[in-house]
Amino acid sequence: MANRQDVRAEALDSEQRTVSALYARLDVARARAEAALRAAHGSGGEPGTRQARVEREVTAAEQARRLAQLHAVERGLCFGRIDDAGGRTTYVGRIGLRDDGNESVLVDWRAPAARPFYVATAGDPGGLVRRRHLHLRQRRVVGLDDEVFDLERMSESDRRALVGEAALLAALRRGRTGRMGDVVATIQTEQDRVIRSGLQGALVVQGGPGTGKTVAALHRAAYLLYTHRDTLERRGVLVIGPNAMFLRYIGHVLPALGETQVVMATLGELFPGVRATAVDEPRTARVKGDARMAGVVAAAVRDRQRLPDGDLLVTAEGVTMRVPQAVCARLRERARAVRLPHNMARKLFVTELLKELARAEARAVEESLHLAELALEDPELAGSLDLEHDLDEVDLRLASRRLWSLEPVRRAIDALWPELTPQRLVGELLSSPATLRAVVPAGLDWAALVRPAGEPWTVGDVPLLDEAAELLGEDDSVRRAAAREAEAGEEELERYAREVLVTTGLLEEGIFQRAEMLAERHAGTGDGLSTAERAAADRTWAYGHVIVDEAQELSAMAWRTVMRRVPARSLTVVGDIAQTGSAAGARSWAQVLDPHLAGRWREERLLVNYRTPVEIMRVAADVLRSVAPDQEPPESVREGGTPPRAVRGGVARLRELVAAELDAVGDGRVGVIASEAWHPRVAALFPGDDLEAPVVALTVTQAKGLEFDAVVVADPAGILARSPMGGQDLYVAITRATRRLTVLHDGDLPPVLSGLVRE
Ligand SMILES: Nc1ncnc2c1ncn2[C@@H]1O[C@H](COP(=O)(O)OP(=O)(O)OP(=O)(O)O)[C@@H](O)[C@H]1O
Repeated sequence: MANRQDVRAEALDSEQRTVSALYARLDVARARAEAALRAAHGSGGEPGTRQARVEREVTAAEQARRLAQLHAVERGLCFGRIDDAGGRTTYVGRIGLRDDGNESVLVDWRAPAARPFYVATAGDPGGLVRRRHLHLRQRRVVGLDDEVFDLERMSESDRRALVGEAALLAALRRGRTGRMGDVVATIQTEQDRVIRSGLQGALVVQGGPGTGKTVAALHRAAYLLYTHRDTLERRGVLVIGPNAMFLRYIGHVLPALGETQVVMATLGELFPGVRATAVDEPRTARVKGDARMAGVVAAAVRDRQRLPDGDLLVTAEGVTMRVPQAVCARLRERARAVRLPHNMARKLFVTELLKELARAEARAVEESLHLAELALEDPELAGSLDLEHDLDEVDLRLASRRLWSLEPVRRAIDALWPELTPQRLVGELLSSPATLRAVVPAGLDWAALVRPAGEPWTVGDVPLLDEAAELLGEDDSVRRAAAREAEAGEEELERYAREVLVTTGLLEEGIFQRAEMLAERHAGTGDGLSTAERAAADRTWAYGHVIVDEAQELSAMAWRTVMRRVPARSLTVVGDIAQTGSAAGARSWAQVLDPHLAGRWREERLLVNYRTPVEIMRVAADVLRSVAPDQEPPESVREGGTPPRAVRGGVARLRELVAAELDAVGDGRVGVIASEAWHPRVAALFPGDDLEAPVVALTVTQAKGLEFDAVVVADPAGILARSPMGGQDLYVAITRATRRLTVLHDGDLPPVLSGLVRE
């Protein structure tokens, strides 16, 4: 009888044969896509018709996309196998592949057929007898893990071939790389529920640190794109993260899952043309994020629709025109009554005011002629002039046009109802204490908003700009004309798309079921932009789905901005109320979501911590109790072994501490998380913001959502003292480590950290 070693080798060999065959299929698919791409490019030099050109462009863009996808799935192409009670075996991988006979040989992890791989448990195996995890290094199978659900129904040879080590723990033991990896091979059942939850409505994923909220949300994006490709390819998916470093950290998860078409942005980038990174002081952030600021921006817009101090007097070309103040007031009311955005209502105001000015001009001319007549005593002219009332519509229009070209007239109109950009409105509002005092309601600290003109935009300004853009409106006539033209070309494009599908084999490979989808994706792409790029550049783009990570940090105003991006209200909201660090952030999900989604959001909780070892989590639990006594800390699956410690000293001790941590983690990463007060000195010791470097120095705000093998928290008292949310910040800082935690303090150790071992 063969010994266990032989059995294991046999099982590995057999899986190796399957995996090699799968990679061979992948190579074939790549070669096909490459050939099609070359063919499309190769014919680019021919003169050809516009139709031929469009066809080539569409083919080339699709094949390039397909090729990028096929290259992105190289690592760990196949990672699972399930055997059911009926004797069927299914291999699960990053994408689906078919053999020459069009039989499925690898099932995409998002397909319904792959579901049992994720949801089978010993208690509820769902028809499976075994689940096997395959570990690959490059294209070689280097390990197998089996979970058996029904030993009785397994064949004798399969029984003997059982091999195992908990796949999840193996995945967790790997050192950090500075980038988030996908966990497609080890998704846990509770996470699977989050990932495969329906597209409709809003799903809140609440969970403590390290419970896999981010990773589940990203897999959900990939799953939704796969399952609802029709809707989501066209409208796009937006992922909002807390800062650029975090987006870099998670940036390669989706491509590795085969998705390259997702827009990633920070809150500071949601307003096209602005890239805000600066953060306001807590006092300012609280006011700016208050929902009442929507009313403040509206009041600021109304404040720019002004009346002259007395009658309006405009002198141009030697004539002084007078429009009574009451008439100006009537015109303003009329323009406001149409309820159009400010810049559109302005058109009406300008037209009406120009007519009034034309009449005023006629009156002024008449008046001067009358004076002249008196001077000349010319009886011929007496009583025969009534220029104002002689003006008909045509005269008025002509006179208006002439007046509009005169600089003093324009200036006078602009002073009453200027054309405004959001940047100008908000910039001028925040640098004008007098206006702020007038438009900010009692109870909101207007003085906290004042700042010098020309300061860079902060993340908290972005929702104000967005609000202003809504109220001001843009002149979109050019865009509408372009859209009409694009529509005319769509039918034509659809016909080519159908031909492209047939000639390139994209239809066969199941990438597109319908030609309209391909056509839609490329409609209006004369500018060479993908859906994702067009969406990112267009403030009014309506996304098909929006994922908000670290969502507890968003203010009420920021939520208004987010909701405008997704009129269908299909959202995944990911966060932890106990980690709220922003003064304007959420205290509960109901508080921030009910105003937009009352009765239309559901909550899933993740309770298992895959990051922080038990020993560290025990200390974190003390901190959590002090800031959120009603919240349960998540349960850790890791056991670190090294007890977290406290070391006394100042910045000067850091070099030595970090060197020791680097030694301890080998190839792993060390994060130094310092208070705002210490951070400049710490960053000078460890410069750069590359998360893939062995050491990186961060503030707590920057460290949100990240993780390191070893973490040194510097100046815990300073972190606690920063703001009312200091306790939450400390909780975030000490839950970033996967293995080791050191706390460096120069004064007394804060009592909440008394669980640390002192050195
Ligand atoms: N099913 C899983 N298999 C393997 N690793 C997992 C799994 N789920 C989570 N992890 C790992 O646990 C770590 C924490 O995950 P993630 O960053 O998504 O947590 P989080 O809930 O967003 O944390 P935080 O709230 O602290 O930002 C990551 O390294 C992730 O890869």
